[in-house]
Amino acid sequence: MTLRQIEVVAAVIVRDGLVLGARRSARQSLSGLWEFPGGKVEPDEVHSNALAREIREELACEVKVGELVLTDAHEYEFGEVQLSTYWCTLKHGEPYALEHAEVRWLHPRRLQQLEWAPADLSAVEAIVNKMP
Ligand SMILES: Nc1nc2c([nH]c(=O)n2[C@H]2C[C@H](O)[C@@H](COP(=O)(O)OP(=O)(O)OP(=O)(O)O)O2)c(=O)[nH]1
Repeated sequence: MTLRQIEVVAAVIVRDGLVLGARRSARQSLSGLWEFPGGKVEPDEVHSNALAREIREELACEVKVGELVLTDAHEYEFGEVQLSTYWCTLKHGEPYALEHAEVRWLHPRRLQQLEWAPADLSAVEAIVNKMP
């Protein structure tokens, strides 16, 4: 059986050398795991618009979407998530966890101490290697 393909975009928001991580809540799948905020791309939606929309919905703030960090795929039992992560900066507002259990500014050196959603591991490694 072919797995359902789920196209997801996520924001690596950087401010003052720190990266914003978000912990999934008990109401969400993969609950308790850390991720980069974002969500599913709607049909005919371009990644940058999908990501700005998701961040508005989840964190009540506005981001500027920059370059792609990377795209990776991971097979969960509910489908294959194709996760594209983008470097982002804040334009307006302060991130507030409307849907997540918690959001936290993290030093890149500390990222790998947390338990990330499996699809995020290659992005986390790339970020650790690219940030001072
Ligand atoms: N937003 C986001 N989702 C991620 C990441 N890594 C990862 O495996 N995912 C998965 C979790 C979800 O299955 C899917 C994103 O969908 P979503 O953010 O709309 O999830 P959701 O909680 O609203 O929906 P659901 O999966 O609980 O039905 O991708 C990540 O870094 N950011």
